[in-house]
Amino acid sequence: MKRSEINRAFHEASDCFAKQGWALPPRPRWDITDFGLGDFRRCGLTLVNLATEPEYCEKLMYARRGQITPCHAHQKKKEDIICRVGELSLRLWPTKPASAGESTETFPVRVDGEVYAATAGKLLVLFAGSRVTLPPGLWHEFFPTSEECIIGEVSTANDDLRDNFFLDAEIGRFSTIEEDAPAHVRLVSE
Ligand SMILES: O=C(CO)[C@@H](O)[C@H](O)CO
Repeated sequence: MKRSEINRAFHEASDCFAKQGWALPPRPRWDITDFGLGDFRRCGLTLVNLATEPEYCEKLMYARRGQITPCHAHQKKKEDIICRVGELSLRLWPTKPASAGESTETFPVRVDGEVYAATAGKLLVLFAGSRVTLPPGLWHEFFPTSEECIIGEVSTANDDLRDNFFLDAEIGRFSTIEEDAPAHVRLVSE
């Protein structure tokens, strides 16, 4: 991923957080990734790690319309994905899907604490304030269906190096950075 693109993503997310009144802590821990696919607008995510404790983690994330966090699962982490601002769409699968498509299989999932029968691969839309609870092993992808979206994550321990399993074997969690401009921000991976 180009440094100039990381700079742009950092400014866009910062502007949106400021506009929406989401204050960041001093020295925010930024994590901006194109998942190694080189097409950040289509497949990418901007994250700030707010709390990274051995027992729990909290993140604030930002994405724009059309920008997907691709299908993946965690072996250890249980997480709530929360739509903070905008509209967030997710697709969920109870087991590793052959491809990220829809099927007729239904399975229970908790939305705002209530059990709901989700259909594998079918769009689940979260409006601002709502959350979905994803136990370990539940495959998921998500993307804004509003122009931009602020997304929260509250979870058990987070280990981005060892606990992200992507459906697409080409995907890497952290991007290699092409230095085409001076850095406006340093990332957790640097
Ligand atoms: O778990 C999530 C989203 O489900 C993020 O915290 C990861 O960093 C994405 O790889």
